[in-house]
Parts: sequence; structure tokens; C-alpha cells
Amino acid sequence: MDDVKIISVNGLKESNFIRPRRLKYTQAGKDKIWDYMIVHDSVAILIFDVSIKSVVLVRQFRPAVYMTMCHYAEKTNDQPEPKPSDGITYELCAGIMDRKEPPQAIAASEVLEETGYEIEADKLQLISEYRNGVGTSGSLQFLYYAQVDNSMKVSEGGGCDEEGEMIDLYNLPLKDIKSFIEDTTVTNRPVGVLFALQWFLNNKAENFEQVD
Ligand SMILES: Nc1ncnc2c1ncn2[C@@H]1O[C@H](COP(=O)(O)OP(=O)(O)O[C@H]2O[C@H](CO)[C@@H](O)[C@H](O)[C@H]2O)[C@@H](O)[C@H]1O
Repeated sequence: MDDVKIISVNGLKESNFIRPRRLKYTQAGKDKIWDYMIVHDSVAILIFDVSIKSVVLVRQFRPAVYMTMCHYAEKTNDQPEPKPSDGITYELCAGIMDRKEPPQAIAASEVLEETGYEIEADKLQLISEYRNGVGTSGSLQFLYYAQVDNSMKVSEGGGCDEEGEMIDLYNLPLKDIKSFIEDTTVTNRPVGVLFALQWFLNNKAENFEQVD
């Protein structure tokens, strides 16, 4: 997954995924400018497999994370050059809402595609809805909880081949969730995964914590 070689980096006006805009507006009569991007809304799913008493996270190489690390390492010149493996994140299973389907349906298909669990969309529990990147994109994310067991595991997962997705699964055992959240040495994870894990500890964990 970390066999990555950068070919080129260019400026970009617009793409299927990112549309930068400059807004001029007034607030309380004062002229203002704000630069922002239109990006897709998205879904994310906290998956707990009761058979292995673990949260199922995904790991993937994130170009944006890696290139941002390279950018700042180059600027400050006092850090070692980042390696592609540094751009591999810990995340919730997630996906962009790039088609006209209810968020639960998109969430269920992302769970199948990325992790191989077949779940029913209407069994997903909504944890929260919130805005990502409020300074730059403000896109909406729907966060769901899915409880699964090994009978629902119908394929390996790993992402959509046609889209070139390369995703590894990472099982985080219940007993390690707290230390994972509190580990300040691991930075390559978005805040959503930390929030979702804390929600799980507050709301679900006690149902599974009996001594074996
Ligand atoms: N910026 C981009 N540039 C080029 N190709 C892209 C792209 N974003 C998505 N794609 C393509 O679309 C495919 C499907 O993406 P997904 O729906 O799985 O979203 P992903 O989890 O990659 O991240 C997406 O959804 C999560 C949702 O949480 C966001 O955090 C994250 O920024 C967003 O890329 C990717 O495999 C890739 O081919």
C-alpha cells in the first residue's frame, strides 16, 4: 500500500471532487472575502463486530495527508522527509455522497465495499450529523453506528477495485479503544474517528464488557 511514487503536483481549478470558490460579501456592512470549496457531503460508519469484540477501522494511503506533511516538512526544513507510509491513516469506513440515494443506503454499500460486511441500511443507527472543514468546505457528514457479527462477513472488503481503492482493515479491540483515543503520538487520523470511538465508550461499550 505504501509503494507510492509522486509523478507531479499541479495547481487545480476544479475537479469532480473539489470546486474552489471565492466569495465576496458584506457582514454588518463590512466588505469581506472568503475562499472555500464545494466538496461532496459524506457518510461515515462506526462498525463494531461483536464476534471479535472489536471496532473495524480502515487504513489507506491518503494523498492529501502525505502531501500536506511533505509541504510543511519542506517549509520548516527541520523534520525528516515524510515517507509514504506516514500517509496511511486510521479512519472510519466512509464515503462520499456522489449519487442520489439516501445516506443510509450509501453507508450500507460503503460498509460492504470497504469491509465486506453485508448490513441492512435501515438497521444503521444515526449517531450525529456535523460539518467537516468549516473553514474551507463546510460539507455535511452523517455518522452511523453498525453492529455486525461474523455471519454478516460476506467478502474481504478492501474497497472498489475499479476506483483503485486499496484499503486494509484494522480491528481495534474493545479493551484498546481508550488508549487508542488517548495516544497523542498517532496523528494520522481524523477527528471523526476519535469522536465516534468516544461515543462508543459512552453509549455501547458496557454491553460488551463482561469478563470472558
Ligand atoms: N479528492 C479526490 N481526488 C480524487 N479521487 C477521489 C477523491 N475523493 C474521492 N475520490 C475517488 O472516489 C472514490 C470513492 O471515494 P469514497 O467515496 O470511498 O471516499 P473516500 O473514503 O476515499 O474519501 C472521501 O470521503 C471522505 C468521507 O469521509 C472524505 O473525508 C474524503 O476527503 C473524501 O476524499 C475513491 O476511491 C477515489 O477514486
